[in-house]
Amino acid sequence: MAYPMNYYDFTREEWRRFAREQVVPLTPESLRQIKAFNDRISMQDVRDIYMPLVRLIQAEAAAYHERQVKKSTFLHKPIRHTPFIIGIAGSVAVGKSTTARVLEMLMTHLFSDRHIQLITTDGFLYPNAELKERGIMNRKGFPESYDMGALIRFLNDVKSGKQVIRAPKYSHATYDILPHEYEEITDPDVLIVEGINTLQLPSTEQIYISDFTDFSIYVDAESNLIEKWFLDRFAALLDTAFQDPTNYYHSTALGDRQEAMKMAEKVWQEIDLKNLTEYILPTRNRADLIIHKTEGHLVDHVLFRKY
Ligand SMILES: Nc1ncnc2c1ncn2[C@@H]1O[C@H](COP(=O)(O)OP(=O)(O)O)[C@@H](O)[C@H]1O
Ligand SMILES: CC(C)(COP(=O)(O)O)[C@@H](O)C(=O)NCCC(=O)O
Repeated sequence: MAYPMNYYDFTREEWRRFAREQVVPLTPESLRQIKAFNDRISMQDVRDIYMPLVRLIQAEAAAYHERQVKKSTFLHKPIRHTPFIIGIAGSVAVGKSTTARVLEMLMTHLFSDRHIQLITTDGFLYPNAELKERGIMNRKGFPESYDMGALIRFLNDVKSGKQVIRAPKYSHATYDILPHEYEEITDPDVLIVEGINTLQLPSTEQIYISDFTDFSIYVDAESNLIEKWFLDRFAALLDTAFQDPTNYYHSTALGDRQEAMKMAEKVWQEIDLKNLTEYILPTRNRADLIIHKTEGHLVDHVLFRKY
């Protein structure tokens, strides 16, 4: 693990000392909600890693709002409410959505007077029909498979303070964009944007997604571990979600298990690992914070950008 010199590298032991509180101020109900969402999540990680992170985000958000007020005052413009946007990047299956949900839950609980929302960039993938027409169905997740212009316009609308903004929705069950279904973003105080591409420069635009994010996180791990998590998730889904007759992988779940796992390995090697190596990992050093995970998803290092 070689990170550039402009990061503080904290071990888990060092990072946990930044926790403001000795006991996580969560109700049994909130803890139950986190466990219900992912029962393998380590509560020790919530305490040691995510709580200090939420406090850091709180400080960053306060500094952001202060800067916005100063800017408006200088420009003699009215002070507008603009959401603080957090970007979460990293490989497929590294645990981005889990990290995003934990942060969303913790912030919703701790800042009960604030409106926290979460969105994934999957919704901005082109529908399968469009990917097929462009001959890039096997490039799902690669830069050219996203409507980056639409994603940038969406983020611009969020920052402009529009009251209700619709974003398209992706389904991992149908493996496609859901026609006529949308996520509604309703003037949040904090918007978490999670997706493999949140630190990328869109090939079709002159502006980064990260130009709209105020704090960016990259979830990192060795690729052989991520492969294991990808295959474990796939194996678990064969017994659960894929059993649904409407699921994209239903016929795979009914067939031979070894064949199914061979196919998943091929998807990992030829699509998701390739994407990680060529397009996702090169964006890691743009993140404000890097969460490094080891065996069992346990966080062993947190890197925080110095400048
Ligand atoms: N902190 C964690 N503890 C235990 N399991 C986790 C953790 N984070 C992710 N996972 C598991 O790893 C797999 C990938 O996580 P997920 O959040 O779906 O990744 P991504 O959104 O990056 O594709 C899932 O099976 C998830 O349950
Ligand atoms: C939709 C995705 C590109 C996005 O991944 P995520 O942000 O959910 O980690 C990915 O889940 C995907 O479908 N990749 C294509 C190859 C595969 O089926 O894994």
